[in-house]
Amino acid sequence: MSLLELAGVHTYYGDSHILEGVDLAVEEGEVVALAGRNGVGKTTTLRTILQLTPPREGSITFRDESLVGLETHEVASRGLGWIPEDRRIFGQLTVEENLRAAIPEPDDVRDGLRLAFDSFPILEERRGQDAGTLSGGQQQMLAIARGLVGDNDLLLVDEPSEGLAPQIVADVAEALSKASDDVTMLLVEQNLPLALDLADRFYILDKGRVVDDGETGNVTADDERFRRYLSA
Ligand SMILES: Nc1ncnc2c1ncn2[C@@H]1O[C@H](COP(=O)(O)OP(=O)(O)OP(=O)(O)O)[C@@H](O)[C@H]1O
Repeated sequence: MSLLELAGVHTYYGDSHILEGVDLAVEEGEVVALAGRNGVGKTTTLRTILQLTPPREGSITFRDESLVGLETHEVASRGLGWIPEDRRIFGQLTVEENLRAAIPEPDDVRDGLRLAFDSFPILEERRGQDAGTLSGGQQQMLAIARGLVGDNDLLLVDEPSEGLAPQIVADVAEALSKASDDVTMLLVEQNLPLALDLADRFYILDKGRVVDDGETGNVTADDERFRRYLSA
């Protein structure tokens, strides 16, 4: 049994048919990268799993139970966390308040903060600072830390390196790599070397379908398999 399984998933925005039969699976403990050009449906796949944009056809199971038709908060309560592209941290709250708000059980606050601060020492240094005043990279670390302390079994991570300077991307990659010791991840990432470095397996999405997949151990970013679907 896979932790997460999508089979024949079709998703629409109005009349626009975006996912045209997506099949993919994520096993417990893995990092799985979802690659593909702009606009092929990667974010839509994450939104569909979360039931933000429910599928019109197909099945989505998490621990063998269907997610289709649930409210998004019900999906979340089953242990799926989301780190969206725009990060959605609370800019007017402090770093610590952002973390506290992500920890579901009051009894777990102390351990949750410890985990976050051990993983990302910069967040401990900035714990009393308003999150909106952090740098882009620090905000991304806070978003990842929120996912980590949220008692999630699977994190859906959307474009974590987007808009960050190369040095900061390296820090965020390290943060994700650390986080992946504790949680399974489905990772949408345009930076293919980074995605391949972090992930155990990959899927390539093109025009709403999975067109290739494999293990990351025996491929590189300039592989013909990627150039075919990812170059402009
Ligand atoms: N809310 C929406 N309403 C209508 N169409 C949408 C909506 N959101 C996305 N789309 C369209 O759906 C398609 C897939 O978008 P999606 O964001 O899933 O792509 P993506 O692979 O994540 O690419 P990107 O890296 O650009 O985000 C695109 O053609 C996009 O224009």
